[in-house]
Order: sequence, then structure tokens, then C-alpha cells
Amino acid sequence: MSVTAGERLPKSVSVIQRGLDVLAATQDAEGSWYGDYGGPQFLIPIYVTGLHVMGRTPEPAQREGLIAYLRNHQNADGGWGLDVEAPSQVFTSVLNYVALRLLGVGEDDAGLRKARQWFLPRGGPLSSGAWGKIILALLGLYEYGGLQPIPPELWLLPESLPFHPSRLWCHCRMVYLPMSWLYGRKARAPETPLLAAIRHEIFDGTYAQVDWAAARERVSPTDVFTPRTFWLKAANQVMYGYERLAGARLRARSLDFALEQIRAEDEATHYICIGPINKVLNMVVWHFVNPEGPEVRAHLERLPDYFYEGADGVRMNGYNSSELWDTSFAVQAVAATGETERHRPMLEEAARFIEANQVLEDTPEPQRFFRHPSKGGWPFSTRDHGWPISDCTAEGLKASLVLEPLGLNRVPQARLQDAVQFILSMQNEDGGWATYELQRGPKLLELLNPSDVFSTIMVDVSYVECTSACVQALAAWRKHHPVPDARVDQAIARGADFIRRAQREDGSWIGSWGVCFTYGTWFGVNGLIAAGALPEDMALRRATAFLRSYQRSDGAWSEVVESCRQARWVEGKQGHAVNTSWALLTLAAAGEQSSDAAQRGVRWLRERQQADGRWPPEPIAGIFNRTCAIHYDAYLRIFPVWALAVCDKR
Ligand SMILES: CC(C)=CCC[C@@H](C)[C@H]1CC[C@@]2(C)[C@@H]3CC[C@H]4C(C)(C)[C@@H](O)CC[C@@]45C[C@@]35CC[C@]12C
Repeated sequence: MSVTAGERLPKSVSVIQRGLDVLAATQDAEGSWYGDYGGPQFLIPIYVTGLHVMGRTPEPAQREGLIAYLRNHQNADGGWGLDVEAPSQVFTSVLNYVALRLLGVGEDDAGLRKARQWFLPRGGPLSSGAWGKIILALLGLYEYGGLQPIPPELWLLPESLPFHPSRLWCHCRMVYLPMSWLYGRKARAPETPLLAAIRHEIFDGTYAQVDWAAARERVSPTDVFTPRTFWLKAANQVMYGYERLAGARLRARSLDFALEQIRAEDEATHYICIGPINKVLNMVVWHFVNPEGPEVRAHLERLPDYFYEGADGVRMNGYNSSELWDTSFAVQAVAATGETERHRPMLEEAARFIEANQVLEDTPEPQRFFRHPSKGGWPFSTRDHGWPISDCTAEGLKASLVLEPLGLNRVPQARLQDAVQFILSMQNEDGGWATYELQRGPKLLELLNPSDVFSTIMVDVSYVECTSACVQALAAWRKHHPVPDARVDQAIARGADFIRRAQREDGSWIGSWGVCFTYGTWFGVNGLIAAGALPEDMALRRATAFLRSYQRSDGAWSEVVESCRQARWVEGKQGHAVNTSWALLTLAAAGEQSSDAAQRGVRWLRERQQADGRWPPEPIAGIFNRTCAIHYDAYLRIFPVWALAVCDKR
């Protein structure tokens, strides 16, 4: 049945109610939506390596689950990709091979034989992306002389230098911090017959003949997303030279400095750490410092925070959860349906979670440990994690303000004000907002990105998503708290300018943390509208025209991770409910909810719902650093309900 422009479809009541029932049924006891946050395929090997270096193995049940997971996600060609949907790379293939061997799978296992057949002809460890070599060096399966140098002395350089480590994006900084300590110590697991056997297997018996200096430069084309620049190669040359001369006293001082920073990170995050990589690496550092010490024990206790049991085995997640983020969106989605009385208990619980997870104080000595003040911010996951993010704070604030008129907000006014201050303190000079901190270094630092497989990891820069969320939150705050505040007004105006400048020629915005143009454009449009853009604004009209031009004949929208990698729209095989929801939310925000395009999308979304109230699984909708997909478990439960609610309002 075709729908003519302006014709209204019957209200999606039962579809929305079934969707809401699913949301209610899957809410956690703490009021959040806890779920899988997996996808990257380099986390389990880093974990297994860490344990092995420490002379430990996972508990038997976890061991079985990890093996199952790795087997389930081996590609048909024998390798493993950067994430579960990606084509094979040497980095993840060698590491997952080693992980399976350390977990007890035999060298003659058919899957492992196939893996060797995939990575050996491609150069094996010698042509792995950079992080693979570092992890192998820890196991003594690669020589430190074959790595790009990571001297801890970099930390002792004047902080005013544009490339001082404190200027790096905090994720990059926090991963390279323990790496620099381990590199500075040339830390290495004790040799065992198993490691000797694995070394023989992954080098096909050629380890003794390797030219390690040449190996530093080698990377398989499969692992290159960000080619090494002239500047990186030059910096590496300087650092190789330094490494040969490095004096013991300066090395010791820099190792102490790095260790102090590691301790600060551990304590500020209750040993969860900013992410799973530095979590494991920091733990390994402490193992080398004091294997029986309290730090190692504290780390071991918080390891479970990163694991999730799925039908495909035990997954290691990319964060300690996405709870605050998902809960904030869920609240806004439920509120949009208007079903707030029926779902009051669900909202009450969510409000409790949001209140309980705001960060209430700064970390100790923030300047000494290069931390932006945290008070008032919300993190992506939980308060214990301790790293607030601009847009998570914005969504936490928006959700609180949505709960307020329902009498359900539990965050006191003074703390809402703190959140506003936190957001204001995070605005960059270009008017936009980055993720965790102000932009600290020049964008040109990206020319020194040594990771091979990731892009945009060096500097925290302004993103349309973060900027839009902050503008929306400040605008919502201004409505809620109509006391004139020039700082808020200016911040909104500057944010809107940034969003306008970030719009692409074709009317879209590219997403950096979601796939891809539907995500970015949802943020771009909502940011402008929150800042006061009128329906006839050309930026909005161009954005909706862009979306309409990519609508499928069945009414849906569909994008895949390749969209982010290639920075151009790449269509999926079929419609995706999450992309369709973002597109519909955008059209509705721009006043086009009754359009033919929107109503065809609504129809597709409604028909796609299963009898159990869920939408069927679909490809991953999350992304980071342009290359790695990451799964947002709750998106399929939140966004379709939200989109149907706003597109079917009378
Ligand atoms: C250091 C590298 C290259 C890899 C480790 C992985 C992490 C960088 C990323 C894993 C989770 C991310 C994506 C995290 C998740 C939430 C987003 C967001 C949705 C809040 C977004 O709007 C702002 C950026 C995010 C914080 C993220 C940054 C990158 C990760 C930590």
C-alpha cells in the first residue's frame, strides 16, 4: 500500500507498547539497561596475554567460554578481523591464534591450522599492526628491538611541547602510558615450553633469522588504515637513536613518573580504568612491580566488569558497560511515547540510576595527573569508572530534565547546575565539544599516529555528536532554568556555528561514534534545532533532502560500518531498524514527520517488529576511531520505540 504525503497511518500504539514492555522487561535491578558492549577482536588476546604474563589462567568456565567465542568469530578464511564483522587482519589473527594456544587449544587444531595458513603467507607477526607486536613482545614472542619505540622519557619532556603525552586523547594516552612503562622495562613473560612452541609456529621456525630493525617498518596492507607518515618515521628514527643511548637514571625516573600516573588512573577509576586495554596493561605493570601486591589484587577484583556471557561465548567488552548512555536515551524514548504513567516504575528506576551515577567530585590533584575537572559530569557507564564525557553528561542532564516535569528527577538542582558547569568547561575554542577533555594538542598530531589500524586517536577534537548533545542539553537547561546566563547563550550559539561548519556539501554530517551518516545527521539536525534553527533553515532542508535521497524503496534506511571507514554512504544488504530510527527522528525533528518519506519509514519499522516486541538483530551500529565496530545492545530496543513515538504524534 502506498502512502501519499500528509496521509496519517494508524497510530503505532501496540507496536510502541510492545516495545516499551520489552524495555521494561530488560531493565536491570539497578535501573539501567546492562548489555553486551563487544565487537572488537583484540581485547580477549590482550586479556589472556596479561593473565599469562602473570602466571595465571582464566577459570575453567571462562576459559571454555573464551575459546567458544574466538572459534565462533573466526572468519571463513581462517583469520580474525579487527571486529566481529571485519575482514581478517594480521594483527588480530596472530593475537587470537596465540590466545587460543595459551587457552590450551592444540597446535594441530583444524581452526588453528587454518589461521596459520592465513597469516603466515602474509608475514605473520612481522607484518602485524603495531599493537599486535607490542603484545607479542610482552610474551617474548617478538623482540622489543622490532617495535616502534615508546620511551617513557617522553613523559618528562616539557609539558608546553605540542606533542607532550599529556596532550594526547585520553584513550590513546592511557593505553600508551603502561605500554611505555613495559617498553622502558622491556618487560617479558618468563620463557616456557608453550611459548617456545608458539614462537616456532607463528614464525614458521624462522625466529632466529629475523631482521628486527627491518621488522619495525613492516605492516601488512590488511592492517593499514592509517599509513605511517614521513613525520612518524622521522620521529621513530630519533627515538631509535635515543633508545640506544638511554641512560639508566633517566629511564628509572621516567618509569617512576609513569608508574605514578598509572596509580592515579587506577585509583581514580576504582581499578576499572578508562578501558579494557589499559586495565589489563596497568595490571601487568603492577605484576612486574609487585606480583603479590595490593594493586594486582585490586585489579583482579575488577576484571569481571569487562566480561559478558553471550550465546556465542564469553565476550570481553570495550568498556565496563554503556549503562548511563543507554539509560539516558531510554528515558527520553519512554517520555516521547507519552506512556509515562503506565511505565512510571521503569522511569523511577532509571531516574535512580542516573542520580546514583553522576560524578560528584574531581579526581585528586587533577593537574598533576592531567585530568580535566570531573565534578558534575556523567560517565558513559558508571560512576565508579570515573571518567565523565561531554555528551554523556549532556544526555544525563537531558534525561534528568525530561524526568523533572514528571516529578521523577532525583538529581538536585545544584547538581544539575554542576553538570551545566562541566559542559561549559568542556567547550573548545572552535565552539565544538570533544569527548572527555578540551582539545589539548594540534590536529596535526594525528600525523604521528603509530597504530596502523585506527584513525583519529591522537587528539580529542570536536565532534558533531558531542557538540549537538551539549547544545541540546544547554538549551533544555535554559528552558528549565530561565535565569538569563550569557555564558549558556554564547555556548549554544558557538556550538551551533560549529555544527553548521561541520555540515558536508551533501547536507549530511558524518558520525564518528555511530554508523554513520544517519547517526551524524540525527545529531547535526537536533543540535541546530535546539539552538533555534527554524524549519525553513537551509541547513535543515539540505539535511532532510540528503536522508530522503538514501531512503530505500521499502521505506527503510541502511548503512554499514564501511560508511565510516570510507567516509561515504555504504548501503547494507537490507533495511536497518536503528538507521531507520535515526533517520526518522531527524525528519521528525525537522518537522517532516508527516511526510511520505517519514510515514513509509514508520510503516517499515512497524512491520519489522517481531511478535515478541523486539526488532530482529542487525549489523553493528557503533564505531570508534573510524575502523572498529562496537555493539550497542540496547539501541534496537530504544531507538525504534522513540522514532515511532515522535513520528506518530497527534
Ligand atoms: C585507544 C583505542 C584506539 C581503542 C580503545 C577503544 C576505545 C577508544 C573506544 C571504546 C568505547 C568508546 C567508543 C567510547 C564509547 C562511547 C562513546 C560515545 C558514544 C559517548 C561518544 O559519543 C563519545 C566517545 C565515546 C566515549 C567513547 C570513546 C572511544 C571508546 C572508549
